[in-house]
Amino acid sequence: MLQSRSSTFKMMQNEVQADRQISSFPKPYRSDATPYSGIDFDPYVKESCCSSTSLVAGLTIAKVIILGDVAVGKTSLVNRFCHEIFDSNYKATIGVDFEVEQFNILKVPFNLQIWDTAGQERFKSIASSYYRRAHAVIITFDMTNAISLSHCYEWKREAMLVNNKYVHIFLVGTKRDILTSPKAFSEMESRGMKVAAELGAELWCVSSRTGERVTEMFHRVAALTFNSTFPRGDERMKQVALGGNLMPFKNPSKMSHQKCVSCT
Ligand SMILES: Nc1nc2c(ncn2[C@@H]2O[C@H](COP(=O)(O)OP(=O)(O)OP(=O)(O)O)[C@@H](O)[C@H]2O)c(=O)[nH]1
Repeated sequence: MLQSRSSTFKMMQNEVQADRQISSFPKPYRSDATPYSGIDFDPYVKESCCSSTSLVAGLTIAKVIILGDVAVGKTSLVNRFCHEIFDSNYKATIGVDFEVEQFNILKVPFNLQIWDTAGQERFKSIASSYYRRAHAVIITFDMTNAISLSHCYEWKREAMLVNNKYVHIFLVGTKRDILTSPKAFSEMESRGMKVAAELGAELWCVSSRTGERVTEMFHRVAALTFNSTFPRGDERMKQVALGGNLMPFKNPSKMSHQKCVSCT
């Protein structure tokens, strides 16, 4: 039997960490380094989520893929956000890993399925088979390694071979803690901004070692994908009629899947 939305939401909110509650639209890293100019959730989305009388039927899980050269810090980014840990030892990702992180956005449960792919060439064919049907693509580069930034065009090209133009693209510079000189940081940030503009991506500069800007970046990914995938009008009614994605969402609390090379 379908529970009332308010009691269902109370249950769900209890399960979601306090820092995964998003009640206002997260800001970009820099307003001049993003193609996503909206400053708030779509009015329809806000109204649907805040109405206490209507059922919310939305996409409850969005797929995010993280790409980039070997050892730029993809796994560290995921580990910092999902587990609040950082390991200075390098362990190569074999194929892909994934994590599922639960959010409440405008009090509606929403999940990010975050796919961490291998940067090593020998695992590329396995990893690339997981690129399809993404809602967001996070292309990473190491802020201390300009070559890794120049390779981001190729990472985007590969992601777009199997995704449509509506996917959100983020360009994320990692290891900002190593660039202790403000001049070196600002030079790399400017180069990142130029590449982000050419890729049609939103730029972030983060550190998994210190955690700087990591949570903010993933909140932005969650909010933008939630906002854009929320069904509107007829589409929403069609989902209700088909019984698809009706609340309550049945996903178990937190899941992870280590070093998987054989599932989709
Ligand atoms: N100082 C510093 N080191 C970092 C940061 N992020 C990652 N590293 C280090 O960079 C190395 C590579 O990090 P990983 O996260 O394993 O890189 P990856 O991109 O997942 O590597 P592959 O899976 O093989 O492609 C490790 O030694 C990390 O500790 C950071 O923000 N700051």
